[in-house]
Amino acid sequence: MKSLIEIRRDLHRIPELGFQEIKTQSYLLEQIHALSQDRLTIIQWKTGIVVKVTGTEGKKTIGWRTDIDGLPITEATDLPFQSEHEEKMHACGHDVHMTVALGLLEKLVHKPINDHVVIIFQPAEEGPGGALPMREWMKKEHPELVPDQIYAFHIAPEYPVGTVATRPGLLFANTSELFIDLVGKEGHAAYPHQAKDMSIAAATLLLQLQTIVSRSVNPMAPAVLTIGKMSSGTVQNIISGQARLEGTIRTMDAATMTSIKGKIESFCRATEIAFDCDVRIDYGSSYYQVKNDETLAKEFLSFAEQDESTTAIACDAAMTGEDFGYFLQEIPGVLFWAGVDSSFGLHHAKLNPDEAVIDYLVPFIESYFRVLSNK
Ligand SMILES: CC(=O)N[C@@H](CCC[C@H](N)C(=O)O)C(=O)O
Repeated sequence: MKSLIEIRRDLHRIPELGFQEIKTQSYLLEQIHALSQDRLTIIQWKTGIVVKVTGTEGKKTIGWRTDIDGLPITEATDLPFQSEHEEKMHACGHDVHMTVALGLLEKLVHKPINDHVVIIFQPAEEGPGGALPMREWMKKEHPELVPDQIYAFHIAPEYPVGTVATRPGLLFANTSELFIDLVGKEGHAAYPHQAKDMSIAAATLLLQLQTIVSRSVNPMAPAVLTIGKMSSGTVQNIISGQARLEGTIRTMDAATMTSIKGKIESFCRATEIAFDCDVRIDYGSSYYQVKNDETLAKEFLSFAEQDESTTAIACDAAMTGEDFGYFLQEIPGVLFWAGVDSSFGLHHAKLNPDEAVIDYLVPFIESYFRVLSNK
């Protein structure tokens, strides 16, 4: 296998969107096949991979999951190993996540632990969501691969390398994507009365949507409604006949999500009446909340507190989404943040995680897995 830094940079060059991770999958397989195969079982699922390392005793199976997809962002880091794929970037750290998973695998192949370990390379975390179908496939086709406990990490730009942060219970939000298409009637810019202007309808609807969290949701129930993209029209002197709003809804409980969706639907119906147009809503994919197992998260934090090279933080929950929540829905486990000290945040075109996190985290997780497998 190549060095972990080389691997991270190679992966960084080839970001691919959800369920299109063809090059990523073959690169990962190449690295996995370069290791001694004695204890390995390797199974592919769509663009993902599951690798089992047979333990020396195998009383239980511990899972480690990494996501493998990139985002539709044009990279602006100017790094020598910048993305070679136009309008695609590993801007959420999945290149680092995959490298840490390979590093852990390498360690376990060299020196297996008592328990079996299953490493899951999961596609499509950013959308449309690979965790739920992958979990269901494992249950149906390979129940022997379903772990008894499962762990994963996410890079955290705001913390220095050597910091891990998590909390028992709810860590990340329930999410739902939101796509709204408005269809009116295109027309000449000089004849507004003969057209149905969807730029004005979409702009009005956008502002109305922004009142939902502030005016309709109980202030004690955290919620976010973000419209990240708005598009409309063709040229400056044609009235737009079509517009589209694209966004995401985040809540800490399912009831608030349902009530926000109800309010969005009311505003869309009102837009149809007011602007004499059709408004279609598509909720895209939705992710179940990330809820850490109370006991395992406390044990993880207490291990981290005792580790000399680690600063452990019991952090607050965040409005981030993660389809790892679907694994945690059925398998007890923990998702934690690991600091990468970047002045640019997740999903930013200049995100530049400190690669030192790789050499810190691989032995940290390896020692934690050794502790878990001695229990
Ligand atoms: C860790 C992270 O940034 N996750 C993404 C998950 C995307 C969920 C889905 N595509 C949506 O936008 O609702 C996030 O944006 O939190």
